[in-house]
Order: sequence, then structure tokens, then C-alpha cells
Amino acid sequence: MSEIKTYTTADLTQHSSKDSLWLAVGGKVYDCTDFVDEHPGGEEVLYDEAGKDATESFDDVGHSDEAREMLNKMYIGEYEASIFNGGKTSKSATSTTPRPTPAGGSADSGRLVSWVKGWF
Ligand code: HEM
Repeated sequence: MSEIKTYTTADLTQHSSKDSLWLAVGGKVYDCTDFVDEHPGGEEVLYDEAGKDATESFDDVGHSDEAREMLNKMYIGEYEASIFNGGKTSKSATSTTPRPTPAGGSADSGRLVSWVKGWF
């Protein structure tokens, strides 16, 4: 059993180079360092998003389920900013969903997000 790590925006920013390239997508952090060369969409777009929350760009492309599955292999932890950035990441997380929730989970997490946001 591995413990779940949480990374902040500051942590993410430290990994924005070719040598260590992390991306946040849908509230989760992925180490894409070794994937850059294999990305069908090219290296450039990943460098552009390196060390950032790439949820929107990732979603905009309309990546396939296969692409989403590839993400699972690169998963290294949760992105802490997902709740505190005005819901941007969390909102997209409902469509990205490499989460261990059932298929109907997106609606539920949407509700959770609104609920959490109500506190701020
Ligand atoms: C680590 C995260 C990512 C993974 C695993 C991934 C994976 C893939 C895969 C498998 C494809 C082939 C088409 C498909 O199956 O959907 C693809 C295409 C593409 N990706 Fe990504 N991608 C990632 C991040 C990004 C990001 C952040 C961008 C930023 C804009 C991006 C832009 C594109 C584009 C533009 C294509 C289309 C290429 C084409 O059809 O010519 N990807 N990606």
C-alpha cells in the first residue's frame, strides 16, 4: 500500500523542465517526464504546460479514453490547489475523471465541489 501524496502549485512549478516534467490534470499530478517523447500530440504542447495545471488544455483536445488511461500510469499524487483555485481544476475533474469513483461519479463530484465551494 502506498501512501497518497499531495502536491502544491509550488511543488508542481519545480518540475517544469525536460528533466522532470509534471502536469496536473483534473486535480491529480502526473509525472510525464518519460512520456514527452511518446506523446502523439508532440512535445511542444507538454513543455508549454509543464509544471502547470493542464486540465483545460487536456480537456480541450478531447483526448480519448486511451489517453486518459495512460495518465493513470503517470499518476504520482493529488493536486492540492484543486479545491482552492476557484474550482477550475475541480470542475474539469468531473470530465477527466481518472478517479476511483463509479461511472456516475462525475455528477457526485460536481455536487461535492459546489458544497466545498460553499465554505469559501
Ligand atoms: C500526460 C498527459 C497527456 C497524455 C497521456 C496525452 C495523450 C495523448 C494521446 C494518447 C493522444 C492521441 C489521441 C488520443 O488518443 O486522444 C494525444 C493527442 C494529442 N494531445 Fe495529448 N496527452 C496529454 C497531454 C496533453 C496536453 C497537456 C496537451 C496540450 C494541449 C495535449 C495535446 C494533444 C494534441 C493537440 C493531440 C492531437 C494530436 C493529433 O491528433 O495530431 N496533450 N495525446
